[in-house]
Amino acid sequence: MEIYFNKSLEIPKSVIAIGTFDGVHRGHQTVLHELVNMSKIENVPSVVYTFDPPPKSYFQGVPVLTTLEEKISRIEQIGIDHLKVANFNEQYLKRSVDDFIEEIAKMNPLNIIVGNDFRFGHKRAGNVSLLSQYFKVTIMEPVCCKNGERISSTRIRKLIQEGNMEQANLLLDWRHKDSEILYT
Ligand SMILES: Cc1cc2nc3c(=O)[nH]c(=O)nc-3n(C[C@H](O)[C@H](O)[C@H](O)COP(=O)(O)O)c2cc1C
Ligand SMILES: Nc1ncnc2c1ncn2[C@@H]1O[C@H](COP(=O)(O)OP(=O)(O)OP(=O)(O)O)[C@@H](O)[C@H]1O
Repeated sequence: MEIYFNKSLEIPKSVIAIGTFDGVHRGHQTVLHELVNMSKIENVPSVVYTFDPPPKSYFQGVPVLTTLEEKISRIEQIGIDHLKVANFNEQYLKRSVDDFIEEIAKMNPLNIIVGNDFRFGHKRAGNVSLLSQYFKVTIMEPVCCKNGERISSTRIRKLIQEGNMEQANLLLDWRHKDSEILYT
């Protein structure tokens, strides 16, 4: 996997997933496997565009689930071709909507996977509807546990805060591939 720290990536075709991916939990893994599938079907490279530190850590100081190193390692194991890591700092967050769209356009994406609440650009000015005016955008179905709750980094952080490491690990840890069956 090629990693680009704060460098823009110019390629003739791609499929891209954009997001924080803190923890690379089961929901994220499903998204990333789908990205690899898309890339094989289209025969174009897969690109993950992520942020370090996670914007929620930058703004609200929430604890990080995985170090950048661990996040990179997990994303690489899924078989992603290119990883862009944007250093989320004061300078980056001031970038405009147009500036971000221009950067993405340099990768010529056939499809972009984002969350339905994805925001981009200074003061969160851009949303999925705006992004869809420029690119084909796909929103994945939520991956949930048996009890119907959507898996999220926020939820895993809460489980850890409550001292529920076992259940947090079930949602995070790759060694528990079928363990959602145990989660009630
Ligand atoms: C170019 C750019 C600028 C951003 N500027 C801001 C900002 O000014 N304020 C803010 O709260 N979030 C900002 N964000 C962060 C987004 O709101 C969001 O947290 C980020 O895109 C991660 O998406 P995710 O929640 O789907 O993982 C920016 C994101 C991008 C890509
Ligand atoms: N449970 C899930 N099912 C399907 N897609 C998911 C799931 N969780 C995250 N994603 C997707 O993964 C990408 C990155 O999401 P993001 O990093 O915001 O995850 P998150 O777990 O929702 O984070 P947070 O709880 O901090 O908001 C987005 O495309 C998002 O829609």
